[in-house]
Amino acid sequence: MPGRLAPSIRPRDAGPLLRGPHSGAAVAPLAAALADLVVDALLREVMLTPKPGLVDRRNTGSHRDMDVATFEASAAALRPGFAGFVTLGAGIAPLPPEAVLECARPVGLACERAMLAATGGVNTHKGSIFAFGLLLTAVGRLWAAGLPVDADAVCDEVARIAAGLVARELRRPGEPRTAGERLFRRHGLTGARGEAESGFATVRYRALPVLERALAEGRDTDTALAAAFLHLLAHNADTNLAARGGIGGLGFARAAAVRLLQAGGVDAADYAARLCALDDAFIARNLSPGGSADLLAVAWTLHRLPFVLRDGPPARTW
Ligand SMILES: CC(C)(COP(=O)(O)OP(=O)(O)OC[C@H]1O[C@@H](n2cnc3c(N)ncnc32)[C@H](O[C@H]2O[C@H](COP(=O)(O)OP(=O)(O)OP(=O)(O)O)[C@@H](O)[C@H]2O)[C@@H]1O)[C@@H](O)C(=O)NCCC(=O)NCCS
Ligand SMILES: Nc1ncnc2[nH]cnc12
Repeated sequence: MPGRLAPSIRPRDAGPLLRGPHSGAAVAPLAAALADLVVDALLREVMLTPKPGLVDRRNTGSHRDMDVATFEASAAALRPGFAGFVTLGAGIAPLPPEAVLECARPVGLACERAMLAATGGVNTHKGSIFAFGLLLTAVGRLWAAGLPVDADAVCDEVARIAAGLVARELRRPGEPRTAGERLFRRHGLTGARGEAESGFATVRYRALPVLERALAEGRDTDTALAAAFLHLLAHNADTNLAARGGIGGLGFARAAAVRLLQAGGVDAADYAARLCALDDAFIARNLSPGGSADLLAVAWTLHRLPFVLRDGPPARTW
């Protein structure tokens, strides 16, 4: 696995955002800055073009009910909820990790309602709400406890919060109610819950190192994000691909990504053309790697986290 290059900022060398409640700091500026960061990550993800089967600036991928504008409206509507997760996390820092999900779920469900209201009922960011709900609540807890806040610490805290989720929600008896539950029964895919329970292992050990290495090599942001996305496509067991194309659809997508990586990935001379051809192939099969899109935004957020804590929120581009 590629090595980690993520910068690590400890409370002692961080900017004002990381001075925790012990120094009398309020959580609101931190919550606002992190909500801006996540909205920025969601917008970077949707704008990244081309992305096979997904909504981007080239087309709406395998989707007929949403476009870039739908994602922009959805991301903006989620901003208050994202800040709410950080505030919640800070407020419940003394609780044991196993008590956190129950407290975060109402905020997550309110986010889902805000998303559906903003998009006219379209599911743009359900997976993102879940992933960022955990991530932001984890950051709030670490901050309030005066602990280091970096990618590793946040992923570890997410793993503690999500411990046992697959067993509790996917292994229980009764009729499966969601695509995720059905796919677990049929194929053992653990989807968004499994990724959370692993502490975002696919992001932490696959996408983030690739993203940070590409940036360290001087690649522009979109090329680095594209490189990370290809690794996610190759390694993530995305239940969205399986829900739409069956286990064969998931296998098709992963094998295609592996072939592209073997051909040099973003370094291949005809990389953009290959990716556009893959976009067309995904659309022909109605495939959409929505889970990997979510994880790309998680990777960008984890990468930028130390910088935001040190320097303040990203410049608003929306
Ligand atoms: C835990 C929940 C997320 C439960 O959801 P479900 O049982 O459905 O579980 P999953 O199948 O695992 O996936 C849910 C969404 O997560 C994304 N995802 C898929 N695979 C992965 C993965 N390996 N790692 C991480 N994330 C993954 C994915 O979301 C994206 O795709 C969605 C768009 O797809 P589309 O095909 O258009 O969707 P549909 O409308 O369903 O289908 P069509 O009709 O169009 O064909 C979009 O949402 C992306 O974000 C999966 O869809 C969760 O719902 C839950 O518990 N919620 C409660 C509230 C809450 O969030 N609480 C959290 C507090 S921290
Ligand atoms: N760009 C995108 N297109 C389709 N589904 C998505 N889910 C998250 N991001 C997406």
